[in-house]
Amino acid sequence: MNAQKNAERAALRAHFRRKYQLSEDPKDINHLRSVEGKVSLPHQLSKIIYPEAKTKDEGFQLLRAFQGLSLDSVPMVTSPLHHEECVQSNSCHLWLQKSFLLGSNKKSLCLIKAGAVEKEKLEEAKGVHDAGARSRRDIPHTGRNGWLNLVRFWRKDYFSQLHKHQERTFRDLGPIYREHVGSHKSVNIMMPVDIGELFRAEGLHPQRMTLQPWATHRETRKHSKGVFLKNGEEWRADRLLLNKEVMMSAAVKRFLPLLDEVAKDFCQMLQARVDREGRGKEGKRSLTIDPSPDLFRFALEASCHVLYGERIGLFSSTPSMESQKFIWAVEQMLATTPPLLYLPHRLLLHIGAPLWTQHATAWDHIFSHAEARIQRGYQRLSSLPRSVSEARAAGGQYTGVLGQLMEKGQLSLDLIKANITELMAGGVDTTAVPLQFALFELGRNPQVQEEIRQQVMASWASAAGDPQKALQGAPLLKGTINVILRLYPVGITVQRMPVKDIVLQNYHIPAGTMVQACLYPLGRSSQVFQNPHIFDPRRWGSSSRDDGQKAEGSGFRSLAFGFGARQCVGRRIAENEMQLFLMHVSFRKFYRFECQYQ
Ligand code: HEM
Repeated sequence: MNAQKNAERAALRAHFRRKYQLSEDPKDINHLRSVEGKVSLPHQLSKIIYPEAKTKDEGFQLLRAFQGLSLDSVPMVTSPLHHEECVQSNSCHLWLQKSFLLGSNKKSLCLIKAGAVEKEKLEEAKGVHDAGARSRRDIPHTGRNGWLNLVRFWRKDYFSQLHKHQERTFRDLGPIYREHVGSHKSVNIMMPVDIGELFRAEGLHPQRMTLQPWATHRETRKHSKGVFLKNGEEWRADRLLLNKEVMMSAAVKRFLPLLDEVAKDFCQMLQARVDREGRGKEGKRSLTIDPSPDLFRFALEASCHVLYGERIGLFSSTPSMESQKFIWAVEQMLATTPPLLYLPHRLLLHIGAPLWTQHATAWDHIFSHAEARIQRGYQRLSSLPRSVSEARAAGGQYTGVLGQLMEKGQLSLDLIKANITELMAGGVDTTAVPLQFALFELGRNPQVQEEIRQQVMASWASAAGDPQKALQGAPLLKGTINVILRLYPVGITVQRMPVKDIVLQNYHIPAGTMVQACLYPLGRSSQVFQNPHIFDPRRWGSSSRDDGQKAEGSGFRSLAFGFGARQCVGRRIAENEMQLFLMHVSFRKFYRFECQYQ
């Protein structure tokens, strides 16, 4: 019994270690080994790991949470299947759990060595799993001929309205459809329960659609790739190191004060501008502005402060031309990406087509800007006497993500450059645009705006200047960001290639199929959310965390940052940056937003 209890706890710890990408603990592995990898979890515990295991008959799929956990010196994978008897197969063990097939609620964990399951056993068990599923070919589609579809996309300008096109298509064809545009094929889904299924089949090295034009740019210019473009073990190695610098709570503690400083300064800059240019009496001035350029400058200033540990002075009256060019280049690079995804971009490169040239030139700007900053950071850090840099590290003085990566020396300089450049490129419009939507929604929902302001002011007063405490005491800020990203997702799809066959909406999806979870139709679906179009951050508050959720698969509705091990690596930077912005600019001071256009 003791061994079983220890194994239960070890199983839970191992699950969370894997989830948060921490290294395995040999003690837990020993506990699991002592019960030969078989753990029966009480229902309450199993629900923690797999919240969607609702009924006994659906079967508890703890196994899926354990991909990649090694119980031996040999790499192991876990079987997604439930078995009952022990079957000898290539000197490994497979437990078949008849009770599952008979509908018992006993749950079992079964770990097997990688590659050890005989194919036919998998096929046999898959038959149980997939019984009655229809073929992928039967999925409703938008036209079989990819090139004709491409022409239709051009003519109807779907590239700039992809989210609307997806929403319409789901309305017409139902919750799953196939699309073939140019050389690009995908199965598109939008229901949380299906996205959950996809997530559970993403494997240890989740793979999404490779943005080929970006990859080609790196290859032609002989630049290394960062996590965004890498796959497999190479991706995972970089990603684990980056997680420590930008995702872990210790890292958040380090960079939060930097974001706070930038948000405060932005607030002061705006204040000065209202005083200078605003209309009305002293103390009650009002100013009408297009916030977009200011928000882009805020986002770049904040990113650079976190990445390089230094300010780049974008709030001064004469911001550098180089930084303005960088913002322009990111916009240009993003605007030219969608059409290039569907066109034979290598051919366009070959003939020097303007679309490709614009795309590549935009990337070149991004690279040269990042390169200059990295060089400066490198020189600054390497010119410090060793004693000073050690004292800084020991005293917790933060030198930005670049400094941290350099000091640790686990990534080569080349890979540091590649990853920092990606973080730079990914960190500007992704936060600037949702902030603009947030101001827009707050402007046209004055009551909500007032309620948030009251909460922020109360929280600020009791936080004694600690930005982290102030954010914790004002959950409506987080709610605002969540609702904004649900209604206006930055990336409109999250894609994965499942590593094993799955069944979605009763269609059989073979491993390796490109499946896209479409976030815009998901976030606005009345099947998933009650009153989805209403901007109400209170629904994310502590009293009701459900945001009007209706559909099954509740964990897979809030997906603006993706999911699992491959979710957005800049997530913690983005969330904190946006919340601090709203806290300082909109609420701590006395700004009230009104919307000039509806
Ligand atoms: C509101 C802001 C943001 C949103 C909504 C967002 C969204 C996303 C999404 C959906 C993905 C794909 C995740 C997946 O496949 O599961 C992603 C990946 C990524 N994002 Fe973000 N992002 C944001 C901000 C940022 C920021 C500020 C940075 C950099 C500081 C950043 C850097 C990256 C990188 C490098 C990846 C690739 C990660 C990997 O493949 O391992 N993002 N982001």
